[in-house]
Amino acid sequence: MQTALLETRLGSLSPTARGKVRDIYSLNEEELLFVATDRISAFDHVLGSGIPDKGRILTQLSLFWFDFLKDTVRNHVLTADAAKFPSTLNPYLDQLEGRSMVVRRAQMFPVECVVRAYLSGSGWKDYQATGAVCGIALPAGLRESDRLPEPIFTPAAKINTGGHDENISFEDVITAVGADNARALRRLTLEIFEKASKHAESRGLILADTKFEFGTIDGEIILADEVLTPDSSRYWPADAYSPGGPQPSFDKQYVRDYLESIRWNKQAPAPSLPDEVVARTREKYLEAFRLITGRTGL
Ligand SMILES: C[C@H](c1ccccc1)n1cc(-c2ncnc(N)c2C#N)cn1
Repeated sequence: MQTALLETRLGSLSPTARGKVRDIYSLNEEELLFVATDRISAFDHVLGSGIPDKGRILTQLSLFWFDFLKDTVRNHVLTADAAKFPSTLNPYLDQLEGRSMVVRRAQMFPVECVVRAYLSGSGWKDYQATGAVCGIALPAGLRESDRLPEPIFTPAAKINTGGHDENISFEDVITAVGADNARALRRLTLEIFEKASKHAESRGLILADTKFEFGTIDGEIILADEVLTPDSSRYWPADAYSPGGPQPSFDKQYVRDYLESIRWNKQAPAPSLPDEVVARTREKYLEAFRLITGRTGL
């Protein structure tokens, strides 16, 4: 079993921001190092085992989507070619190759730009409670995982405690970033989603929802963070779609099934995963990469 990279050790460089599965390091005034680890989270917990190559696969997926969307929105990537990284990183290239990118430092908007074409997750919970999501009223009688009449912009506020982000209204976005930026973020989010979901559909995948992070560089709105990865999106196999309940996760179903099979108490430390679950999950990430990009190798 290959080894998974759970932490990067970059000498005196310490993360300026840490997510569950990705870390950011400040290189200088203008540049950040964005690293995708092999960590995997499920039920909002980072598990004891990593998935070998997960970070590389998801980084290559983000790079595919940044290129796919380059005529729609600029992005923050400067280079993902480790040979072009600052020489100070030379001692660590073995840890960074393929799973990291040097990005432009942007002024990030404090809004998670979520778009949903299907009713799932927190959107389903909010709909059950109020008949709406982020203040957008939906038709009565919808079932879990039903397709919505049209994709909807359902922003969330970032909760830094690492817990769930909180769904907010479009008016809240206006308050946070101003009306012009709010309208631009909504328009870009829906436009990008339309293109990406059509591509996913052509590859046999339903893109049920996804989350974008935007910022500004020199006053222009750019697409940042990871993009349309299985960590930031719900991808469902189209041929298994069956509304009326939760859909199998394209990438994490083996992990979820295992955690439920051991009746893991989510207050307890996150367990490690059996080699078989790790191997099968790695294969699912590779399958997502192959389906979405049409490429066979990383
Ligand atoms: C939420 C997200 C995050 C990612 C990875 C780990 C923890 C948090 N994040 C993105 C930035 C960020 N800041 C300035 N310029 C940028 N180009 C980016 C990006 N991407 C800061 N945080």
